[in-house]
Amino acid sequence: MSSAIINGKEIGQEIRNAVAERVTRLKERGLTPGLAVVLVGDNQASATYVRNKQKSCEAIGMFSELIKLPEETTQEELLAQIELLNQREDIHGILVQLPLPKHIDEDTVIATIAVEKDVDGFSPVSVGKMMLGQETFLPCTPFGVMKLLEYSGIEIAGKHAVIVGRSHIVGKPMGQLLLQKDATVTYTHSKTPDLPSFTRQADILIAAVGRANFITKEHVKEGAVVIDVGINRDDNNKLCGDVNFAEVDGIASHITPVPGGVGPMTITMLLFNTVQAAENTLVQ
Ligand SMILES: Nc1nc(=O)c2c([nH]1)NC[C@@H]1CN(c3ccc(C(=O)N[C@@H](CCC(=O)O)C(=O)O)cc3)C=[N+]21
Repeated sequence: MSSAIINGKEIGQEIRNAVAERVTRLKERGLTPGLAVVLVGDNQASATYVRNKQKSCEAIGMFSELIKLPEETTQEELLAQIELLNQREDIHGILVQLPLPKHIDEDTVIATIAVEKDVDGFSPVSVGKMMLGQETFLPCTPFGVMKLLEYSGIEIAGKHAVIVGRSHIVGKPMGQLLLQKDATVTYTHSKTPDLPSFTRQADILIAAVGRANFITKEHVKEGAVVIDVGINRDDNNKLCGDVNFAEVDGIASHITPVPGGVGPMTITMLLFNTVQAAENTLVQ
């Protein structure tokens, strides 16, 4: 009996349709939501993701502008660009594509984005508010995972959620969002001894490690929900997740595929946050 597939493309499209409705309403009131994407340098993967984000914006009637800067852009030049975007009335969301070149400090850059335009939800104020359960932009990937669980009718309250990986933008906020839905949360990472003894306790297992096929059958309890956040390339340069899908299929009750799982949800929730940022400018 194979695992039920949690289809991020389908669920993502359903949410994008609802966001498109909100864009139409705003345009009737003379407001077109605008997203600025800042890309520094010529990292190929980033260029693909950025193109994807722009296409998705335009597909639902939003305005998106790409600010492409050369690799050797100084930190001061980038900060000045962000300050300009902070002031622009036609820009409601600002995303600075990560990673940035090594000579630029990411924390300083992220903290410079106006909190009301921080649609990535990465800035200290957004993260602080998220920790306190206050109204803020939630980071798109963990937010997208929560929507996948919600739309799939997966019970969270009282369940044991185990997160593998503790990055600022996925692992750490992921645990907070699950905690806020009354899960019991265990964080695991590269220093966790005997990892399978923890992951096998998971009713909901979140793989956010960044290593291809890292999660195998001995990591997964029969009937667990497995969410694969990984975006890796295997030996034939094919996109794959952190989970060895073939091994886990049939053990997990539900599983998200890569591609077609969490990835499309990341973009979907970016659109969701951007339309929210535009609506917020109307409520005064
Ligand atoms: N400031 C910032 N915000 C981000 O949200 C951000 C970032 N920087 N840097 C890079 C990561 C990566 N990321 C992805 C978004 C969509 C897919 C996605 O749509 N993946 C498709 C496949 C796409 C393909 O075919 O390559 C899928 O999984 O089905 C993947 C990865 C956002 N990121």
